[in-house]
Amino acid sequence: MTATATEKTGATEHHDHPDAAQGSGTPDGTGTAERAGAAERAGTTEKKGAGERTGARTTEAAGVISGARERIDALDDRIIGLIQERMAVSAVIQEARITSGGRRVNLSREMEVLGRYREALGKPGTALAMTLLELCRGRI
Ligand SMILES: O=C(O)C(=O)C[C@]1(C(=O)O)C=C[C@@H](O)C=C1
Repeated sequence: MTATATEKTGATEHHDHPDAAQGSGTPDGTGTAERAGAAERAGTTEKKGAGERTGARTTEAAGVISGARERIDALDDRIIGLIQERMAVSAVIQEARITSGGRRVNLSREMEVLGRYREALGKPGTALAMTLLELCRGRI
């Protein structure tokens, strides 16, 4: 027998209710989360279907989402690596300044950094830069 899109993804294309479309309802009335919880408690595992993992309602959409998520994971790995590199470079600057008798923090430079992120990314860019500065300050 050929598997249907629904069987392959766990998605149900002809239901409007999101939970039904993601395979959480079964004929015996047991929801996916409920069964997963029971499996967890029993120490057994229950694999989620592609539809449930991605929120997709079709096999095609599930494939697009899975592929794009792999790219996002790869990008996040690179971003995390760059942040760690930034922290190390920032530590070099702070160490040089403190060793020379100066202060760890340089507020005018922080304003420049905030401005660059705001210019590129708008208001959330400022919040992102503040988090980066928090990560980078005081790590020597
Ligand atoms: O550029 C500096 O002077 C730094 O010390 C680096 C840095 C940063 O991580 O961008 C960190 C702390 C300072 O308060 C300002 C900026």
